[in-house]
Amino acid sequence: MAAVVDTANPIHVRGLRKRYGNASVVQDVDLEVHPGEVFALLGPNGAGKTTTVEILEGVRRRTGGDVSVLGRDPAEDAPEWRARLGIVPQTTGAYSDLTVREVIEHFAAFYPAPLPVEQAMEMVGLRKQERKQAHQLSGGQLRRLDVAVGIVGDPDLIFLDEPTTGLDPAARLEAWELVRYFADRGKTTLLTTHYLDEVEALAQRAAVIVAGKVVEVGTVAELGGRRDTPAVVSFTRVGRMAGLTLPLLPPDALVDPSDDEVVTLHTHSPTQALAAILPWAAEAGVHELPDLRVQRPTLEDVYLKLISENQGADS
Ligand SMILES: Nc1ncnc2c1ncn2[C@@H]1O[C@H](COP(=O)(O)OP(=O)(O)OP(=O)(O)O)[C@@H](O)[C@H]1O
Repeated sequence: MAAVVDTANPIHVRGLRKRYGNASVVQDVDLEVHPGEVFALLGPNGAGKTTTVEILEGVRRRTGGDVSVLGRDPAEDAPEWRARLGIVPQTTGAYSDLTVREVIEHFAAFYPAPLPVEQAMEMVGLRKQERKQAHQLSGGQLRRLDVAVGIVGDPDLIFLDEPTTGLDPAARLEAWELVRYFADRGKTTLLTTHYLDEVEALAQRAAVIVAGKVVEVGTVAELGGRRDTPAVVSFTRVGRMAGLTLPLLPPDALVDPSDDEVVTLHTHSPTQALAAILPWAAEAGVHELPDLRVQRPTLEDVYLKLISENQGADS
């Protein structure tokens, strides 16, 4: 396999393949992660996300394809290259009897220019627990310690594999702040997660992997044709609206004919549609449209659609 050096992008992957015995778990994956972006890797359990991430981190060997991470082939595993990576793996570390402070100090010593230990503890919200031994921490606190260990080297590229699993809602928000802290300082993050709100809040672009293949890649706002999907406007007809023909609607509006009581229409111009409907309803004496909703497809909607369309596509 030829090494490809892509100095423009921190992560550059072409035709990545990984087999375990007869099973192809990563098949011809191409990925491009741009400098300074938070890039999310999405996909169902067993899709091949962790395998891909571990190949990029240099902890797992690939079967084929070209990979460049911070301008190096991860398979070379050069120490100065590794020192620029921050890794928060999916499984929580085993830190024996060391205290929180000692664990972080221990890992900080591996890096040429680590963050101050106090800052790392502060960033993950473990300042109060600094004298506690790792085995005395709760599951969520242990996860925060993993994150501290991952970022204490002040990395240029951060791999976060399901970093907020097991965290309470407040701790999740703190973890998001930490991702933003590094993003604001021009660092690049590859985030693997099953939480789509996390993707929406943090990532600029995302790739969806199903059965070892990338089935979609794009900006979070446009993923799965999200931006091109019409909005759905719906409300309940009451009073004198019941017998009236609907007003003139935007030309692309499609009205669902199956329900007389609830009006449902699909359009790219929901504001224009409402601008026509509101005076029409007012004329019928209705000044507040009952059950009015304007819905656009959520990231979860398009994600689930992509998964169901592509499941079983691993021929
Ligand atoms: N060491 C291994 N030997 C054999 N098969 C493996 C090994 N590691 C992973 N696999 C298989 O490779 C496939 C991809 O696993 P991987 O952990 O990369 O998926 P994932 O997308 O990260 O899933 P999850 O969301 O559950 O973490 C799975 O079918 C898994 O069982």
